[in-house]
Amino acid sequence: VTMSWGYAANNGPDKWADNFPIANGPRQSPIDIIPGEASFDGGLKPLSLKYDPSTCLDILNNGHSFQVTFADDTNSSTLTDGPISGIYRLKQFHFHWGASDDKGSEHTVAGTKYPAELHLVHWNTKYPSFGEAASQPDGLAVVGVFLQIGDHNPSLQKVLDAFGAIKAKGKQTSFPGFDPATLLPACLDYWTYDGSLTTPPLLESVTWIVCKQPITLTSEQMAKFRCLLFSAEGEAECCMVDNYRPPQPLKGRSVRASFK
Ligand SMILES: Cc1cc(C)cc(S(N)(=O)=O)c1
Ligand SMILES: [Zn+2]
Repeated sequence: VTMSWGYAANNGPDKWADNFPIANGPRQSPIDIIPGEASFDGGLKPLSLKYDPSTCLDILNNGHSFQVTFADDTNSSTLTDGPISGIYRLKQFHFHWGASDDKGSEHTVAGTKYPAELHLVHWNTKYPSFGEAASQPDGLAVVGVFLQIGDHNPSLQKVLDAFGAIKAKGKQTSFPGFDPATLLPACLDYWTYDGSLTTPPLLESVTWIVCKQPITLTSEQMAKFRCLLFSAEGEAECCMVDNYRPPQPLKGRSVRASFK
């Protein structure tokens, strides 16, 4: 019985290179972002994120995280400008989080870990599909947003309220009409660098766009993430926590800032 990758000691990030040698590649993600070492680039445009809630389809527990999936057959929900050229379509968003509020994000900021990190995944429409784009160096653009403990987040609560239907791996339920723009911070200042998917297959196809400003949620809301399961129905229950990859070597890459 072949073991699939995960986040446990026997199949976690330190073991991924066994089956995915690109794990030790030149442009792996996430990274530790050191603001003092990022270079301001006045040529970077503001992000343009235009999302149509009617493209929101369903919410799924995929055994590694949960994701909200969007119809991506038209340019209804797109990312343009920022550090990218052309039009990228929103495919899905998902999160990474910890077993406690002191860890959980993938990117870190001068070593600071946030309790969770949101990833909004977009693919370059110069390619025919997400799958094609995912293998191209300019194929994907992922917007990362940090979560920090603070005020209640009514928009995120709509997502949390769907968890009862997707507790176990493989569970899916319809999730219509959700507007992902309501999960974005007020300020869209960002850092950007060339990186990879943060889970296998770790493809080096991602332009990372990490927002400086976190969004907030309460500790009780954060606790709800930890009720999801890595395990499928009928298997021994395994709480879905610590589904984050630690920062990877920068290997000479530069990190640019859209702000001073
Ligand atoms: C495997 C994988 C797929 C997708 C769409 C996105 C990621 S991530 N965590 O880099 O945003 C990973
Ligand atoms: Zn992710």
